[in-house]
Amino acid sequence: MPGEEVDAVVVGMGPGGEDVAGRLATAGLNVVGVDNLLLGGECPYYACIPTKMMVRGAEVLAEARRVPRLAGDARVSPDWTPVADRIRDEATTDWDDRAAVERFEGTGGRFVRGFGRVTSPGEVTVSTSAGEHVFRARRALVLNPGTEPAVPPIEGLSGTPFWTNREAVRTRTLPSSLVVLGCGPVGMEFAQVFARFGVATTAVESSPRLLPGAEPEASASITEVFTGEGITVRTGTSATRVHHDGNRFTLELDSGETLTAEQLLVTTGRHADLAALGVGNLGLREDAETIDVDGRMRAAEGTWAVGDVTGHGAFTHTSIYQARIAAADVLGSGEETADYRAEPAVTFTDPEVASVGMSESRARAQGLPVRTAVAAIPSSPRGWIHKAGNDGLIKVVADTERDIPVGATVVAPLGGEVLGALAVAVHTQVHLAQLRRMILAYPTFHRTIETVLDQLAE
Ligand SMILES: Cc1cc2nc3c(=O)[nH]c(=O)nc-3n(C[C@H](O)[C@H](O)[C@H](O)COP(=O)(O)OP(=O)(O)OC[C@H]3O[C@@H](n4cnc5c(N)ncnc54)[C@H](O)[C@@H]3O)c2cc1C
Ligand SMILES: NC(=O)c1ccc[n+]([C@@H]2O[C@H](COP(=O)([O-])OP(=O)(O)OC[C@H]3O[C@@H](n4cnc5c(N)ncnc54)[C@H](O)[C@@H]3O)[C@@H](O)[C@H]2O)c1
Repeated sequence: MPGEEVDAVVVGMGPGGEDVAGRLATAGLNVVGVDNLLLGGECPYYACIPTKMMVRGAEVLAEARRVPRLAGDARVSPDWTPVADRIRDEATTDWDDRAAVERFEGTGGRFVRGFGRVTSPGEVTVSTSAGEHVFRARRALVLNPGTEPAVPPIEGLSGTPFWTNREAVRTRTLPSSLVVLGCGPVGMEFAQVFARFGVATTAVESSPRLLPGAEPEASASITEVFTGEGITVRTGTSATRVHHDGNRFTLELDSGETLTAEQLLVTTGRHADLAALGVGNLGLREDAETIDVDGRMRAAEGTWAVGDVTGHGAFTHTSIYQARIAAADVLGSGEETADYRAEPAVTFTDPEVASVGMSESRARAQGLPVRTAVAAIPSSPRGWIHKAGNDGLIKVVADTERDIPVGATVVAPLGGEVLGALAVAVHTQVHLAQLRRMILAYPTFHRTIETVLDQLAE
């Protein structure tokens, strides 16, 4: 098929793809950005931004409910409409990406809406509503396909009107009851939001604890908050069968319990379809879950990959970080290679569960000489003053030989902000002795870091 030669083709315009494409176009390259859905990807339309608007709504409800313990009386009547309106009008412009397309075109790039398939090295065949179009990339093919919700093979599930994150973000009405299946970051954020808006919520997680990727202390702390807020928690179990009778879902759990709810939200992880993307035509494995990249995001000759598909943590900040490195490599203008030692992660529950660097178990598995310390937020001066909603802790994982922090977890109000100080410390490998000499403002949440550092020195 005759094709069109361009400098670069970016397949998938999630946060990373959009960033690379914009950088290359700004540098004067002839760039085609391809996305079958919306320019911007999952984050602005179905993930980070709309879910954080939900979280914000839920958070003000929770604060208002704390008024009787601290400041008088308040009656709280949750209403989903302002949240749904904000998501439709402010976050997603009714799931319309015109502004993003104009922004990209403003850099000199060209956007093609369609599904891109790699048909040979450097060549992408795009299926659009107007037919197929072939592009050949002279300098760079960049892959940023992101991920789709993964749906587990549970008997009866497929064909039922269950939600994934996409339906949950688009909903304008709330069910009276909800089962959240899968309690990683996505499930946790949704479960607490919907529960705080009055939905009778059950959180089901197959691992022995909620948020299994977090430190065990963090899981324990957030589980206590969830149960305290009336969320029913079931861990170490999953559904063996799902049934929908036209009105309600019934889930049979392998523990023998049966759950019923008006809605089911499946948040059991994500999946990338590399066969559909055609990466076999680059000599890459199509049955893999991720595309292996080197420190400059090179995946194959003339091909770079960025974002969730690289398997280096599924976060918008990582996708954009990788995009900067990939673009510099394509342009031959950068020496930077990716360094994930201080990659941060924040799950926006209340309290937020934030982490950076290595968990204790990972540091031990790597054979590091490890020492850890944990301090509780409620017994810190700020936590004690804060009172209602003061749950949480700070944990630091130290490499005793190098005397540096290699990982940290913060569970606290605005824990993601508190994490900042520890993220800098892990990133710069500052000595613990040096950190102990810092003056930390009194009475802040981050001052609890001092208590942890003192314990590490004992
Ligand atoms: C509910 C939820 C909440 C989240 N909250 C946060 C958060 O608070 N903070 C955070 O950092 N991360 C969060 N994440 C993760 C975040 O959304 C992703 O890490 C982020 O979107 C980066 O993904 P990406 O760049 O790999 O591409 P994506 O955003 O996944 O976009 C990829 C794009 O490529 C398109 N595409 C795929 N294949 C093709 C093809 N063959 N041809 C054409 N187009 C294609 C897709 O349609 C999509 O538009 C959240 C995720 C979810 C699900
Ligand atoms: N705030 C953020 O930065 C943020 C928010 C959401 C998601 N993300 C990222 O997006 C990615 C996807 O998150 P996610 O939560 O969808 O996936 P995940 O893989 O992190 O969590 C899925 C959870 O579902 C459980 N599970 C799997 N199958 C199950 C089953 N059949 N029954 C019950 N439980 C089951 C798993 O044990 C796991 O805990 C993650 O890498 C996450 O870090 C980031």
